[in-house]
Amino acid sequence: MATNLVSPKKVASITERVWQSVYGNSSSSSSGGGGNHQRRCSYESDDDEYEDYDGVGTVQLMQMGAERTKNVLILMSDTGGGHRASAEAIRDAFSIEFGDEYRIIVKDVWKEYTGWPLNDMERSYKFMVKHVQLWKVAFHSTSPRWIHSCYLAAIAAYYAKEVEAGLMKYKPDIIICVHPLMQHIPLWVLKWQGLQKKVVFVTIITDLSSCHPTWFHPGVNRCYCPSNEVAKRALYDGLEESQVRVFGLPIRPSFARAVLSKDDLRKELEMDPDLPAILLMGGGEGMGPVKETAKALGESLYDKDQEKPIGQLIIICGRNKGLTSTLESKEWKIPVKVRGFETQMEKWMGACDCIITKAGPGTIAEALIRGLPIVLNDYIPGQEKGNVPYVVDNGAGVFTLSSSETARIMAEWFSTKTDELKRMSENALKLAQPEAVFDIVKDIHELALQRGPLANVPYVLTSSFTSLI
Ligand SMILES: CCCCCCCC/C=C\CCCCCCCC(=O)OC[C@H](CO[C@@H]1O[C@H](CO)[C@H](O)[C@H](O)[C@H]1O)OC(=O)CCCCCCC/C=C\CCCCCCCC
Ligand SMILES: O=c1ccn([C@@H]2O[C@H](COP(=O)(O)OP(=O)(O)O)[C@@H](O)[C@H]2O)c(=O)[nH]1
Repeated sequence: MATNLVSPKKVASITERVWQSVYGNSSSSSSGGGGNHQRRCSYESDDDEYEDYDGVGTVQLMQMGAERTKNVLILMSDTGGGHRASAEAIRDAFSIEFGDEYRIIVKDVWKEYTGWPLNDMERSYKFMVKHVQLWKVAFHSTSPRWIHSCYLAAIAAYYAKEVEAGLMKYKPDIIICVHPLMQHIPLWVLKWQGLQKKVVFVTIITDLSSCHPTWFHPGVNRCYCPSNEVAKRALYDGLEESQVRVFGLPIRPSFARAVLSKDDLRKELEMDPDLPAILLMGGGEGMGPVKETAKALGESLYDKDQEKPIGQLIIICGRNKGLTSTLESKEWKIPVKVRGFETQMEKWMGACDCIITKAGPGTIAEALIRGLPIVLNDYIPGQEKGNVPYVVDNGAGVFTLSSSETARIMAEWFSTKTDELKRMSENALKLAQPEAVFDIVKDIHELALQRGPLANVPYVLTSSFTSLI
């Protein structure tokens, strides 16, 4: 008797298990829901409708051999505003370049699936950067690889199952990570699941210069660096040249493709059409000396002799509600607009003549695209420190921690030093990389095309491999 032949009964039982993992236990499971998934538009917001994800498995099985919509999971966290801005930039660029070929999901998987401290990083980060010495110690003391690896391994041991569930829910073909602490655990999960050959995993670094070493993970398929300096550090930290690409920081396509003129924007935003305009902000959280700087500008932009303003001020406070209400309640001698979190930053930047901001990489890269000379009035120690020389040494702006100095510079730029303003604007445009986001998504698309046959095997089968074999 041929004992090595698989009996029909056994074949039936494997088929049955695949069938069950596709359709669940109920034989009456319909594939209609899957059809809906297939027709659904290409990207989902954070509050998406992925609760019925088994439907995607159904679609995948039906689509074997045919081109199917690929799932792209972007991992981010709202620690600052820059990670979300980059995630949204990538999402929009995928949609512009590839339409419905990709279904994009932007998620903080930590927040949804894990517990403390991973699910509370936003608050912890906010607390630490408010007590800036604390952040400085945490940033630098966790820089050595052996230290952060120990921390992350301990956290992985605790939360790996939860992260695995979070990832598997979205059945990603591609995972894009725009946060330094969201690579290690997902990469371990992919390894355990034997999914490294199926899922493309890339990291997009959102810091322009002095970034934390946790960004450089040798297990990624690609590491997109925003500058040559970051690329050098990546190579030094053990990544291969074939893994590293330098295209620039991904900025929302609305910045690159903006068509409205300054005059039209000022009309739309109800600004003074003639007075030079300053945009004052402090990242997504409204951090830094925004209040002090606004007060100083309120004085320096008012010509006491002629009793009229020489400039106007737009203050964007982001999610800092306290700052918004304090500044709203103040009396101003010059035209001032105080705004909370704005979703159309490209318009406000397009309507202004220069910007005052802390050294956030997202804001800097956006301002460069709009050709705005930059006054940097603060930086977060560690990851933002290197952004200061990046701007100043390239002649796109100046740095000062003093609010009165900032106010003096502004008054000069609008009166005796207009040539300096113009020169800095030209330098800013030279440094800008508006096409970076498109270059990155095209490269990811190429990577996905290069994947072997396993990439086209439906998730329901690959993730069942371990239990089937
Ligand atoms: C032996 C000495 C031990 C000292 C005590 C250390 C305690 C560890 C506590 C905290 C960990 C600190 C982590 C530092 C890593 C930072 C990596 C990094 O740069 O992350 C950046 C983001 C913020 O994003 C930046 O925002 C900028 C603007 O605001 C800008 O946009 C820029 O582009 C962005 O990169 O930082 C974070 O997200 C840090 C979140 C920290 C939350 C801390 C939660 C509590 C602790 C543990 C959970 C996390 C895992 C610890 C892993 C430690 C390994 C580094
Ligand atoms: O009201 C606001 C304030 C900020 N931002 C965006 O938030 C990001 C801030 O990122 P950055 O890296 O400058 O600083 P962070 O907020 O991460 O500290 C930039 O893309 C801003 O355009 C925004 O969309 N609306």
